[in-house]
Amino acid sequence: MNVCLAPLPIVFDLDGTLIDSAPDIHACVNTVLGHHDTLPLTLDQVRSFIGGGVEVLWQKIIAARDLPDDKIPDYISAFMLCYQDATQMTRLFPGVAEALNLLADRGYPLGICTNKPHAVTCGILDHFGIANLFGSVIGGDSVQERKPHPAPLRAALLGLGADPLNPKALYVGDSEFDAACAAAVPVPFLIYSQGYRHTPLADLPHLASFDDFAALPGLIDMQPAD
Ligand SMILES: O=C(O)COP(=O)(O)O
Ligand SMILES: [Mg+2]
Repeated sequence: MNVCLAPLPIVFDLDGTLIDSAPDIHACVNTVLGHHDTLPLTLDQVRSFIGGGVEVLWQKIIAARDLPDDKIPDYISAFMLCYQDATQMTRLFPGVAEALNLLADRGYPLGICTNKPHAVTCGILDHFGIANLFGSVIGGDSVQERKPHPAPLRAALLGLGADPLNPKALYVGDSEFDAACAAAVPVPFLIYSQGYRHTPLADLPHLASFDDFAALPGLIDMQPAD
């Protein structure tokens, strides 16, 4: 008798995992700060503020620059105007397109769970010609909560046909937000070590880490199927 094992759904984070978006985010942050006569931030500073979504990004910016927090909605609107199609400096990390295509060819259902707003996320996936690989795309404004809350990852898993309360799946991300979100669902977490995390790898719960997307399909194939 043949037992058919379905490949596990795999959900990916976006910023710091599939794409290096920090240069475009940095440029738009400094455009907005310049309009408010505020000194620019460095690329390293802005990179270290990415992962929690746009509101968290601007909370960290106003804390770093001692700006009035009642202006956050204005800063965010100006930022989103600049960032809505800002892909000029954004790149896929090396090997991402090849790894995603390989996994899709092997039948893995693929999804995205990012704290980046949904419309911008879809624009970026289109820009890189990878939107068609994902059966489910959840952004920071798709459900009420954001990572590290488990709800957005559960929504992404539901979109791939997994049971959101008892999922047999994997989450692939780069940050503290992703590790905590995966643990809250819970699903095993694979961490890309070249992203925007600040915490040492050993201090974040994860099943395995990888520093090169060429290694990811092999790592995933090692996991027991559903
Ligand atoms: O902070 C953001 O805008 C989104 O970051 P994420 O794709 O790593 O969730
Ligand atoms: Mg990330």
